Amino acid sequence: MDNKKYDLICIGRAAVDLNAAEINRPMEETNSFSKYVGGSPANIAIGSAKLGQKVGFIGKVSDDQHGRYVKDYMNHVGVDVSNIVFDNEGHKIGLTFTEIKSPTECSILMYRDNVADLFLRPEEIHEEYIKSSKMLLISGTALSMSPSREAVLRSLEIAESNGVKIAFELDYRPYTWTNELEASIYYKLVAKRSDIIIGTRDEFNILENTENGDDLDTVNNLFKYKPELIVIKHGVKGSNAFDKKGNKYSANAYRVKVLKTFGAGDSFASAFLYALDKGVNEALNYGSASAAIVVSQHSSSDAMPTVEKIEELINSNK
Ligand SMILES: Nc1ncnc2c1ncn2[C@@H]1O[C@H](COP(=O)(O)OP(=O)(O)OP(=O)(O)O)[C@@H](O)[C@H]1O
Ligand SMILES: O=C(O)C[C@@H](O)[C@H](O)C(=O)CO
Repeated sequence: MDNKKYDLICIGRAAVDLNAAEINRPMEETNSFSKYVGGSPANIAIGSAKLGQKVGFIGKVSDDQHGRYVKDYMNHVGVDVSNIVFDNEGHKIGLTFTEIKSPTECSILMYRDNVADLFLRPEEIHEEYIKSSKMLLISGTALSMSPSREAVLRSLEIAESNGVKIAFELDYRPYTWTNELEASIYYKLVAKRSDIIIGTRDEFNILENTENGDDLDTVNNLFKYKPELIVIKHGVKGSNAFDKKGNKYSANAYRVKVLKTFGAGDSFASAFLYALDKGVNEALNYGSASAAIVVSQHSSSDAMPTVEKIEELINSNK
């Protein structure tokens, strides 16, 4: 296990974020936007690379200036991009415009019709690549449409049969799904076969196809299957983790000067997975600190912190 080439390989979308450069203003009145790499699993891969993890990415980007920008940036920060393929059918990369109306009122506006990432094909998944990682991180959005759905299911099967741990980041983006029931069906299918599941309370409600789920009921249902560890995030209220042995772990969010609210979940996931070797409490704490750093900055990817920055925040709050 220890001599694997990669600590983590993420599969799903790599896209472009256009974050309002004029903050505290509605998008209707915003004229300038700053470009960053985006897409939840790409952000997680970038965050992991910044933490010194050996990380790779499987995905499909447009064969144009945006696709090359994304691949070059990820390569530059140390993500292995050998399994990022260019779309040869003319599909464009996803764009996410973000609105920063106030530190508490932020929203995202996605342009994701026929996006390249959802055209990743099963035959573009390579067994040798997945085998070379300790863990595969699956983004839920990649299950929303075929052929990406089948590509992810194939990667799941390869990971399972080669003893690669599976982390499932629910990453629910309503825009990409036909309806909530369909999302629930595929979420359950992958969740039952994953080792670790990470999501917000709302995302677990989608998985369970319910409006008002309860954390304990959720984890007890899922622990009947493969999962060993489940993280349920509650925004500024903090996060809870549950293990199969019946332990519950909790962490509060760090108080920081918030610039915007998005990007928290992706930075949380990178740092949580990075610190898991130190124990679940430490992992929640690293995740929370990393998220706090990212919400205090402008981007979701470029703002991913180093281990030193995370530990500085943790130590200054002791
Ligand atoms: N405003 C905030 N200030 C400090 N920490 C925060 C804030 N919002 C979220 N966090 C931290 O980030 C973690 C994950 O946040 P959240 O539950 O909002 O995830 P998410 O919805 O996946 O994030 P995103 O908005 O990126 O999609 C929280 O458990 C918390 O520790
Ligand atoms: O996940 C996306 O596709 C958009 C993100 O890159 C964006 O920065 C965000 O919403 C992060 O939570």
